[in-house]
Amino acid sequence: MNRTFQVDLRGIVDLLSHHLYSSPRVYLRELMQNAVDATTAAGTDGATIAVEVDGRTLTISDSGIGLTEAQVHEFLATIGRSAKRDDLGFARHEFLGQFGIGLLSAFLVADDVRVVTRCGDAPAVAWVGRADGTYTVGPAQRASAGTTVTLTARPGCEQWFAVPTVIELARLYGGLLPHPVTVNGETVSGEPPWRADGADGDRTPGQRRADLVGYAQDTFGFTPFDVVELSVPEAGLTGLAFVLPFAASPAARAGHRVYLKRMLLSESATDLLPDWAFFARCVVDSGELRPTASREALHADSLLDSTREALGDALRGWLVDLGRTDPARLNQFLGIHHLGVKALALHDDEMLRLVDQWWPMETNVGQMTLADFRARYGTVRYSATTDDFRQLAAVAAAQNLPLVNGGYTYDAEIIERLPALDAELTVARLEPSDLATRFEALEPAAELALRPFLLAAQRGMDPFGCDVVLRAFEPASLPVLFLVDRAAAFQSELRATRERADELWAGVLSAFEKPAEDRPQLVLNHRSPLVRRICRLTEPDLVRLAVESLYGQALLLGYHPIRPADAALLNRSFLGLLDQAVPTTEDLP
Ligand SMILES: Nc1ncnc2c1ncn2[C@@H]1O[C@H](COP(=O)(O)OP(=O)(O)OP(=O)(O)O)[C@@H](O)[C@H]1O
Repeated sequence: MNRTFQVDLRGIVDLLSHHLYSSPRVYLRELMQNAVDATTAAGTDGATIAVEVDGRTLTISDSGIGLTEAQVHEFLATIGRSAKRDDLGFARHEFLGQFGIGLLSAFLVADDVRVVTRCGDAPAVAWVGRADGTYTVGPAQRASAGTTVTLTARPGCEQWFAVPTVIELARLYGGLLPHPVTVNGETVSGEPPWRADGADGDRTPGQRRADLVGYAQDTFGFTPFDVVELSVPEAGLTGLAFVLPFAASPAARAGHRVYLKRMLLSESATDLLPDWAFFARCVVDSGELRPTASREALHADSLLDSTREALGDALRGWLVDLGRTDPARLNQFLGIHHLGVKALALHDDEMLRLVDQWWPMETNVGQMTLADFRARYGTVRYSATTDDFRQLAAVAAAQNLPLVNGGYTYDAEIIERLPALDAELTVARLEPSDLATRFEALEPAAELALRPFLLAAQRGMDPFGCDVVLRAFEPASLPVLFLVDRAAAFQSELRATRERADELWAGVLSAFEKPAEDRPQLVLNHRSPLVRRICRLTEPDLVRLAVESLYGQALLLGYHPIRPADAALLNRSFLGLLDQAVPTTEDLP
């Protein structure tokens, strides 16, 4: 025997209010939506949808298609049944509604819903549905076709019937509806500010622009850096992207204002633009994108994917155009949003070109774009970190090695990706230890003569795990360099940790420590007059003091981490030097 499902309306309303809709306020949207659809169905464009509200009772009247008594039973009293689907059950294109549940949202704020409706010349019908799941139908009086829905606030829900609240909500949801909507006689609907047709007839481009900027100020609270007009025909989408005038975190996704068929869907839709386009906030209206059942978010489907891509293309095009037509302004834009653009350049050639041509990088020959750098020096030689750059900049410059600081966020990766623009183009990472290959060794005889000094110096440096070498390099004004390559840097960190760790961990850590070959190097510059004088010292204590001082100086100069032992050394050598410099009491006059 076939039986029919029973529906517990209270259970369903509870489901809607706690799990589907984010707030009871959506009841007004659903009522407006039904009135709009009925008006559309009747073809009575221009007929006003009138909301009357007094703080406790709300009525909404339309001159739309209305319902016959049979339809009242079929559509109003059947949950999940909608007149807005075609014979195959697909949502009909011209309507906002499709799910057949919207009217139930009235029960979020009222115990019963009263509908008086008339379809054409058929007799008017009064329907009263109650939250307990029962309804009554009876005859009614109504002068012309259309529908009036009346709700009375359930005790505790009066806030949703307050006149200012209803005006605000009607404006929020229905502000761009194609049919005129009034609340207590006040019109709340109007044309989207970006519509080019009709309304634009007597607007000059300047006025139009001022209107769009004004819209951003009113709705988003900022004066946009620029306004980009959006159009994606396949999604029936038009709208605007406002470029943020302030830096936004790539992680914090901006919310966009999305209208579907000119009814507000969301003030904070997050999946409209590609992630990289975090520098823009949009307001759009689409005739084709679909809502989720709550009507508070966009349904994720392939149309949304292709729309997102098309909107991304529009913003990318805007950027590229700006570079072509107004470089100064593009520089301003990059000043605000370089992080996002650089993040994008990591996987987008167009953006990579933009950064290459327009973003000034720090180099040891002054600020310049990568494109300029390449034009002047060919190979893009770069350091991977800012610390490396600080160590290398002066030495590299003295050796005619122009060098880019790749240490800022994304810069090294961007430089490494440059060959994607042009296979001929070469980039090379410079490590501090690479410099060693450019240092000249001393004549064997000279080296031999300095051996006793070097041995003494090495003994002094052994406790610090570093090798002392003597080389000749430019600039002569730089007496010493502390060179750590990547592996050696790791080792020295390990050592520093081990010094602080307790015995058990020290044992574990020392298993990682490799002997000698990767030790950092203290490179003394034999071209430095000071170093030459130091090399002539014979008194072991003085040699030690001089070498320790040079070591401390090199650590500070290269922004190397200072371990406790290093700090003690700095202190000791500073005092030692003072002690040497200041005459002893016997010598004082
Ligand atoms: N003002 C109205 N004028 C004429 N018919 C109406 C009106 N309001 C509701 N209806 C009828 O009641 C049906 C159910 O309305 P309901 O709001 O529950 O669902 P829907 O609008 O079809 O879809 P959705 O759940 O997406 O809003 C509608 O399909 C429509 O036939």
